[in-house]
Amino acid sequence: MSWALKVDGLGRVYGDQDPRSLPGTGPEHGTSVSPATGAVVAAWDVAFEVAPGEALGIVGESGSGKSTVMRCVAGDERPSRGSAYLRGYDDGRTDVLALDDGARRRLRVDRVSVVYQDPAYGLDLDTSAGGNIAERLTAAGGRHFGRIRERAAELLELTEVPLSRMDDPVRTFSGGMRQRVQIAKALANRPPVLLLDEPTTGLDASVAAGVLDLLRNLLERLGVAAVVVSHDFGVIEMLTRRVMVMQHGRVVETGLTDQLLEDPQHPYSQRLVAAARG
Ligand SMILES: Nc1ncnc2c1ncn2[C@@H]1O[C@H](COP(=O)(O)OP(=O)(O)OP(=O)(O)O)[C@@H](O)[C@H]1O
Repeated sequence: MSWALKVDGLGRVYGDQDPRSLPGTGPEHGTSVSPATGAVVAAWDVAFEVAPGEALGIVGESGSGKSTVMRCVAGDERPSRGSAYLRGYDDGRTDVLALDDGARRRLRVDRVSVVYQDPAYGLDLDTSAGGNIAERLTAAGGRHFGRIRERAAELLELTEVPLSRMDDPVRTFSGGMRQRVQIAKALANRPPVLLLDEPTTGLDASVAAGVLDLLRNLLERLGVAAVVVSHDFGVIEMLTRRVMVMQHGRVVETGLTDQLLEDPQHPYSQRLVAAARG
């Protein structure tokens, strides 16, 4: 099946953009910091495609560059180089990373949604659960109060948030429940692409397991193309079919998640898998 999201040659360097910043960085050098300029090569030469209904994992330890890739694709920051295409935008002909800020923000209304580790990034905590979802629906042109309310209720039901809490400020919700509301809001306008950045990190184990279960069901049912960033192979195993392993800003291995967990080739992947298996 054809891709919903395609990323090519993505790179992000913090600091001096001079080409001299690249040599001496990457896994074989054990660092992403340039010895010549001190710049951080947070991500380099990252490429992938995700099909509708498919989930791709990006796994790596803290500082490996996975969140940088996510932030660049989401439009939270500008890459140093590379391009990204959405099938749902201009039929995949326009590099969305090159769009101006306003156009990029509009993509976030109904083409690409993000679920952040911290619900405070995706939600207004002082607004009710229903109000948060309504805000996203209104941004996409929703005007009819009754229909907005109905859709918000449907989304809360989908994410297993009690409807009795619909009008309560999100601040009064538990961590797991906040995350469910964030997921509901992200799905509000049926975006074809969903980016999940450490969606269960920071939650208690049993709560995290519930949110993971929910996400797995939703990804299976909704046909969305998902990218899941996590340091935890357990999360990647649960949610994704394919995975990319990142270390010091570079992709060191890609493959089917099951196979990579079974038989990791790169020493770094072997280490991550061993850690996940405890
Ligand atoms: N705004 C910034 N300015 C300078 N360096 C940065 C900035 N953001 C990230 N970095 C550096 O880029 C590298 C990759 O960071 P990134 O956040 O992508 O890693 P990560 O794998 O997602 O880790 P984490 O899970 O801790 O976020 C790190 O060395 C980080 O210190």
